[in-house]
Amino acid sequence: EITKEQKALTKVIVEAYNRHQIPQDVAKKLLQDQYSVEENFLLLTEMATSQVQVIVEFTKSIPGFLSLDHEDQIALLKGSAVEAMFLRSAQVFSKKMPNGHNGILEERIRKSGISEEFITPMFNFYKSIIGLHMSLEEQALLTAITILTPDRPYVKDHQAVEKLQEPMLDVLRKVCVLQHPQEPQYFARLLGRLTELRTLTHYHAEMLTSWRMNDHKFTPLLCEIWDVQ
Ligand SMILES: CC(C)c1onc(-c2c(Cl)cccc2Cl)c1COc1ccc(-c2ccc3c(C(=O)O)c[nH]c3c2)cc1
Repeated sequence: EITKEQKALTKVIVEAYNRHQIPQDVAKKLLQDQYSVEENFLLLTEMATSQVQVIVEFTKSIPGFLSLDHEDQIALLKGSAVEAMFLRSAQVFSKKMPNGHNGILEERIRKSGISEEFITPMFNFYKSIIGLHMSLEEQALLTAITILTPDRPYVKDHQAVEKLQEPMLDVLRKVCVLQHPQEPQYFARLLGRLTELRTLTHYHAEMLTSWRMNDHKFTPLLCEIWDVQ
């Protein structure tokens, strides 16, 4: 049974998840009609930069996050940004893009200078996430849980992060039982996606290296969060 506190926590997380979105004028840029590799890379860089800002604002709304050690706050954001962006961009694939422009984001990602060896696992992940048909509560809670992962590199006070992550895991488990009563393993499957996300973070580091080898430039915010340049 979901307690009053757990209902309140879910409400705070879902409202923060809904409030912080990529501005429509940035998202609409996906629809413009240049499709060169260069153009796609620039567009995706702009989307990622905007998405990082959204993730930072969402994270600051997670109850207790701002009371963590400041260096740990940075370590959590740096360690989880790519995973949070995979989760968020996956939702874009699952919902219809405006005026039937489906698959635009996919097309630009496939043609942005990412080698096939990374494209395959990336889109396998997207397919597996879309296939879960996650509710908004599950998406928001799973994103918060990913950000509050205690064993990110350079996190000093693991316990303080665990204390924030555990209540999220408890309420996510109950939400999954309520919203997918016919799938008792649904919660376990969601957590399994977090394991797959870890491998994508590893691939992503190699994607960054290969982009840099071809002299691709990132924005200052991305350089800071991904320790490049
Ligand atoms: C620096 C660039 C080239 C990069 O490096 N790695 C990745 C990258 C890739 Cl290629 C895949 C996964 C994760 C990352 Cl970081 C990227 C591009 O990252 C993103 C991040 C996020 C969106 C994204 C989010 C939301 C929405 C949205 C809505 O909410 O309505 C509407 N349009 C959206 C677009 C797109 C691209």
